[in-house]
Amino acid sequence: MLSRISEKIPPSAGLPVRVAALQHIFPNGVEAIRRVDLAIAAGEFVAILGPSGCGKSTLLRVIAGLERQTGGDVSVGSADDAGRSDIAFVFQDAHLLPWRTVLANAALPLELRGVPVEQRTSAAIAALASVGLAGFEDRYPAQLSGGMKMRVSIARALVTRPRLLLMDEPFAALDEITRQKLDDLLRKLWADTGMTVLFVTHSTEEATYLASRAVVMSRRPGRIVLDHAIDLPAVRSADLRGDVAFARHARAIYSALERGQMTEVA
Ligand SMILES: Nc1ncnc2c1ncn2[C@@H]1O[C@H](COP(=O)(O)OP(=O)(O)OP(=O)(O)O)[C@@H](O)[C@H]1O
Repeated sequence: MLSRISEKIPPSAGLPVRVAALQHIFPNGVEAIRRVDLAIAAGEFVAILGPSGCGKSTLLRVIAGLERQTGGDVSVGSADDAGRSDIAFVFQDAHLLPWRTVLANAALPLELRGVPVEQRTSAAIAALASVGLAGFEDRYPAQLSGGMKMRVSIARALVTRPRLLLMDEPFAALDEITRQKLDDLLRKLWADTGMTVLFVTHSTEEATYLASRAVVMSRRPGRIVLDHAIDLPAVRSADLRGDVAFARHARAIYSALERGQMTEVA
């Protein structure tokens, strides 16, 4: 039965994201974000970088609708689009439920939406196959490596066929080889689905390898100090990391990070 299931999940058109004059001040007075403008086209892969505490997670949370901004506007999709239910979030910690199998973890978002068991099971099997976990459906999280747990977390995000995928330092805790494998997987999933991806990372290399555009924020309150197109070939492989053009993009991002660290709060 498993062999008949496609390793590709069906395409989903990406959602555009528009952020205008965004400001966010927490109730305790911490100003996390100040006047951020960002227009992201449908299907873009955007890396977001910046010093610790500059407001990257807050920006993602506001875009996801998990946090209500104190100023400015945020819109996801056009007026005709379904909107927030098409958004999925992946965090650094895979957050799997230890008492559930891999399959039951991956199917959870559909279960919560009341999707019938047969339908959610086949969707979860396909999502797991798309992240290279066919055959691991009956395992439990404790039986998996860190990289495999992250694959389950990505499958659980993909099972709803999101049109916007928000990722907050998802691979930061993994070893370098696992991380690079997951980078390649993510590029493939992005190419296969057409979804929009916003990916927070501290790694200039990872941002350069993954994204079509890098946005660098200053230290808190976060503002954008660089919005940089990464015009590297669409098909990326490990060799690219040694390329001169790759180093040039990574250097531009690194310089902006340095500038952002030094930026004084006006
Ligand atoms: N609920 C909250 N209440 C008050 N302050 C908060 C809250 N959440 C975050 N902050 C503060 O807002 C600022 C931005 O936090 P945020 O988590 O968005 O930064 P970040 O850029 O994602 O950091 P890191 O790279 O360390 O993950 C930080 O100074 C943080 O301490």
